[in-house]
Amino acid sequence: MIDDANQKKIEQAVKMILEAVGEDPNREGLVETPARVARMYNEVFSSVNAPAFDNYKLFPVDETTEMVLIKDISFYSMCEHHLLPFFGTVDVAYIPNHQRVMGLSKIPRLINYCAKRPNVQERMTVNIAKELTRILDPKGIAVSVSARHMCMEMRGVEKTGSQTETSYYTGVFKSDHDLKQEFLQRING
Ligand SMILES: Nc1nc2c(ncn2[C@@H]2O[C@H](COP(=O)(O)OP(=O)(O)OP(=O)(O)O)[C@@H](O)[C@H]2O)c(=O)[nH]1
Ligand SMILES: [Zn+2]
Repeated sequence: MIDDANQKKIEQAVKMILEAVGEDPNREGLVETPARVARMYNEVFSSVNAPAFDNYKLFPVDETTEMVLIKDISFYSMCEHHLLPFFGTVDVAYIPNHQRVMGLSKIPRLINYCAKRPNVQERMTVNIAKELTRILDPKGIAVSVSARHMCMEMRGVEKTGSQTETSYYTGVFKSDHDLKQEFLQRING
């Protein structure tokens, strides 16, 4: 949550950027832009300095419960090098422990939490696994992220449609090759 004083700071900064690129921040179409951008940053950076993610519920399950896999969870984040969006999908799997699982909708919520800050894709990928470890202490986690980076598409190297893939494995997904293969087959097939 960005407080009022810092919202004002963003507004001033955006006004200065507009002036510096040669625009007139007072022309009709731009007058409200600094305040709008400040509100937008409040949304897209809402996890900066936020308290630890706690919006979840855990439910009991049988000891025999195997892989829980959620595929194609969309996310939007901001690359910390250019402050341009990168976005795509996350596939997450875990092997429950302590006979408990997490409410399903809370996993996309956790991913939103990890996404809404200046990021690099690799760190976001690891953070998703770290948060799940803290909450569930599962026997293993697999996270796979596929994303398009606007800083590589609309500027710079200009490679439209290129996908960046990152992954991170813990516990049994690291030690059990067959389990990792099953995860990869299920997300790719
Ligand atoms: N590893 C990683 N790199 C990223 C990510 N997002 C952006 N980058 C890269 O960060 C790098 C920043 O490099 P610089 O040379 O400082 O910036 P630049 O001059 O704008 O580089 P170009 O994008 O090549 O024009 C670029 O190579 C980007 O592609 C990310 O999530 N992970
Ligand atoms: Zn970038």
